Amino acid sequence: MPATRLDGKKIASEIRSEVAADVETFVSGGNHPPQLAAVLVGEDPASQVYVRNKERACAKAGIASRLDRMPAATTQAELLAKVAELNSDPAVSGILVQLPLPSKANGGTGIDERAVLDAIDPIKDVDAFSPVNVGLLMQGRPRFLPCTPHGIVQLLHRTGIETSGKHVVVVGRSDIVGKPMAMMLAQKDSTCGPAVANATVTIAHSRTSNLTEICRQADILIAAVGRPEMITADMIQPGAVVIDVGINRVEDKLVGDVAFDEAEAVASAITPVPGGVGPLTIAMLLHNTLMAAKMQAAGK
Ligand SMILES: Nc1nc2c(c(=O)[nH]1)N[C@@H](CN(C=O)c1ccc(C(=O)N[C@@H](CCC(=O)O)C(=O)O)cc1)CN2
Repeated sequence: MPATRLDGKKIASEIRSEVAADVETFVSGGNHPPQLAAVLVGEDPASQVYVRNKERACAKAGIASRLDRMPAATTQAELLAKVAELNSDPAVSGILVQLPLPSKANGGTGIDERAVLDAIDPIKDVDAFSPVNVGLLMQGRPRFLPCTPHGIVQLLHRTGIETSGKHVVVVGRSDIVGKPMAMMLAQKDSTCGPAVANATVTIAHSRTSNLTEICRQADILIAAVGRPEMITADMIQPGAVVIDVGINRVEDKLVGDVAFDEAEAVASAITPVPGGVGPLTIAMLLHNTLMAAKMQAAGK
């Protein structure tokens, strides 16, 4: 029997409606609407789409947004000055700098991404990429949860997929997805979301020597390695749940990190690309922006 397709788009829409209702309650309690500030450096086509989608999602949820576009030739000092301006603007609840920043090959000036993310005020860090928020997550007392891994937690929870005692293999060790994902699933009880925790987690990556063997041990396999269709059917334990975080453009087509057609025949449940994890990233960003506004209103 082919795997159940896990509909991230539908779950994202549910979460966005929930956030919209919470925003309405927040505003009717006498607060200003939350505001998300996005900074886009350069003209990467995919980043432009993502930022536009974030603005639209904000509008639908009753969240204000502003977009600061900066040319690819922006220097690190100029970008840091922009972040400082947004940090000190009381109207701004949440700040994100769209990644990736332009490389030198794309007209960029070689900005140190880390220095920029470090500069965002942790209380406005709705991507949860700052060292303070990463540290709080590591210690099991998170403030903001990073959007993509949090979206996966919500997807697992809302589709009734249990993680406690399960072996989860995360393929990929990025700061944005792989590392926080592993940490969230390994946490005790529901520290990082509703009843999704207590997993035994293995982090694998492109240089893991026995990758197929390790992936085949997974009850839940999370592919976040950024290589088109790298996870093939032989790497999946029959009946495993497969979560595909990859978004790769191949000849004008969007494909994940999982070879979907063959994986679907082996897995019990699987996320498609598009329509799987991607839409949840933006839903959780809205959640974090409202959370930031609430914390700031409460003077935290
Ligand atoms: N500052 C950030 N930069 C980046 C993040 C991030 O969370 N914060 N994540 C990605 C890009 N991203 C959001 O920024 C993102 C990627 C994909 C999707 C999405 O909904 N994908 C759709 C397909 C859309 C398409 O046609 O391209 C899907 O998978 O169904 C949303 C957000 C890197 N940068």
